[in-house]
Amino acid sequence: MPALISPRFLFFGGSLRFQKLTHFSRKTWFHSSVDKGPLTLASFDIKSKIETTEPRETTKLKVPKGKKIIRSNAIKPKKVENEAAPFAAQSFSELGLPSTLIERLETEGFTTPTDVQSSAIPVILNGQDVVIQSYTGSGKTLAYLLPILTNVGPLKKDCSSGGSYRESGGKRAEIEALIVAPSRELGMQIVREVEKLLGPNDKRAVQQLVGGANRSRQEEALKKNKPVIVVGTPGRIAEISAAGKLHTHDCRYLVLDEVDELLSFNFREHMHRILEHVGRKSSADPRNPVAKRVERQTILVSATVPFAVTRAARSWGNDPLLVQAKKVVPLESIPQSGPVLSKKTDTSSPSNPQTQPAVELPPSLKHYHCVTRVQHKVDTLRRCVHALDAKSVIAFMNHTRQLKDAVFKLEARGMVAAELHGDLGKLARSTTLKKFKKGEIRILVTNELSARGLDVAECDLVVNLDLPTDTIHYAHRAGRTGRLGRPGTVVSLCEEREVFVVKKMQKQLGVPIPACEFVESKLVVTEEEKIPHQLE
Ligand SMILES: Nc1ncnc2c1ncn2[C@@H]1O[C@H](COP(=O)(O)OP(=O)(O)OP(=O)(O)O)[C@@H](O)[C@H]1O
Repeated sequence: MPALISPRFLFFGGSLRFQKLTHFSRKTWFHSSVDKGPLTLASFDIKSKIETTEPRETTKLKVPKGKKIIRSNAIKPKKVENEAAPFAAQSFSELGLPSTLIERLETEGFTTPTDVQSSAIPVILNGQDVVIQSYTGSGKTLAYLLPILTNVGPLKKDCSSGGSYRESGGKRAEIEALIVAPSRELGMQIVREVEKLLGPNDKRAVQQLVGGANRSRQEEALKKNKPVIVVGTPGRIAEISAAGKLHTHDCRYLVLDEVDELLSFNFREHMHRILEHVGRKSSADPRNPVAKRVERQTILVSATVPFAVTRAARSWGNDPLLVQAKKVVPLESIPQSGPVLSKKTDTSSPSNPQTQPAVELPPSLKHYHCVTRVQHKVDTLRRCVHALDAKSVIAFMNHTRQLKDAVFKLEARGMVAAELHGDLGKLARSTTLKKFKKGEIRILVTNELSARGLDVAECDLVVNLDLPTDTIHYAHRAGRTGRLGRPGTVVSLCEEREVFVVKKMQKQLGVPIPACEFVESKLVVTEEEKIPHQLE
């Protein structure tokens, strides 16, 4: 039976209680077609209408005995306003970014900041330590990259063209910003985002130090290219730093992306080294020469911020602020004992200090569960994909050894599927991911490795072939679809005896996860969707 608390939070002593969602749309009930192509405010067009569906008429479907159709997606679409687009009305130039960077953003099709970017950029530019929390796919990566690039590297303010952008004049490989991510895939994705902004001529200002790649080549590249920004995984960064080949004492920025994952037991030793060395200089105090001054700005980032993170932020940072999509509050105002809302807490009051959600889901997502026997799960997945006409699907399982078998069964049923997990070689992992992003693989069968940070805009369906261990894992898995306000569907397959776990999760997450079935290639909702405050 899946436990509802992850062991890593037990280790760090964090408490997991969860808040109700403030963004909750009951209007958009069904899966709808996903907008393809590059997403900009113009292409997204908040004011224009997008297609979602509402019940109007039910078509005749063969429904199993004793089941009642509440809704089915055999219903004609109706146009409604999109409430989910996470854009604030400001432009990037209003946020104090240099013109060089704004030009690069425009070239890459980024014209309008998202809400979390509007909140975070001025605060980080002001030198504050922050915890950035906003739901998956809301643009947290640029929220910290843009202020860093304003002060570091070739696009920085006052960097005259042709001159060196390195603080040390290029004599020594001094790193100015270190970004840590829990997986190789996420690390590489962040590197690509930085490279995109730097442009083809300045790509070498960023260097990846991820595990699984050739370490001596990474060390040579550090020596030769003298990057100012390094992005990597904890183990590889700590190894190269311990070997004396990565100098981070002058580092001005330390970013921990997916910080709650980085706090897990597995990363403990490496994270300890990183936190002890980055931006720490020997004390000038002759009475205490071993003491170190911390001269870095610490930026912690995740969609999920349990108490363990706020506690860590307080001890690592200097008066850190909690930055959310439309709100910035001192972390000190969050109660010590547990930051999340209780059921009876008033979420509407902005002065309420307990307004920090531990888990927030993208408002554009629809959630369902489907009861099925273990041996029928893969077939139910196939029927689910057909019923929703999903083009790009991520299916999560809890145990790596089962992935191959699921892929084999899907392929036997004529579906293009592939497995992705940490036991595969570096090349196999990146080839599979590339193919999935290009649309050459329809169903990616994977484990927790792909739950964090993976950004595939086209992913329109997430299926939990096994239930996640807790609501934090649910949120990160679910967040692989519905990126940046796009519609997305999450279907959890479970056995009858696990339904109580789904009920518990919907209560903790504050979103309805009604039962559904797949009948004659249609999704049929067989349970009334209850709004969060009606959930017992
Ligand atoms: N202002 C913007 N305009 C258009 N697209 C944007 C903007 N900001 C970010 N994006 C795009 O939105 C997608 C999601 O962004 P990002 O991966 O940073 O989300 P996230 O909040 O970090 O998600 P997760 O919590 O899953 O890691 C990316 O493809 C990114 O390039």
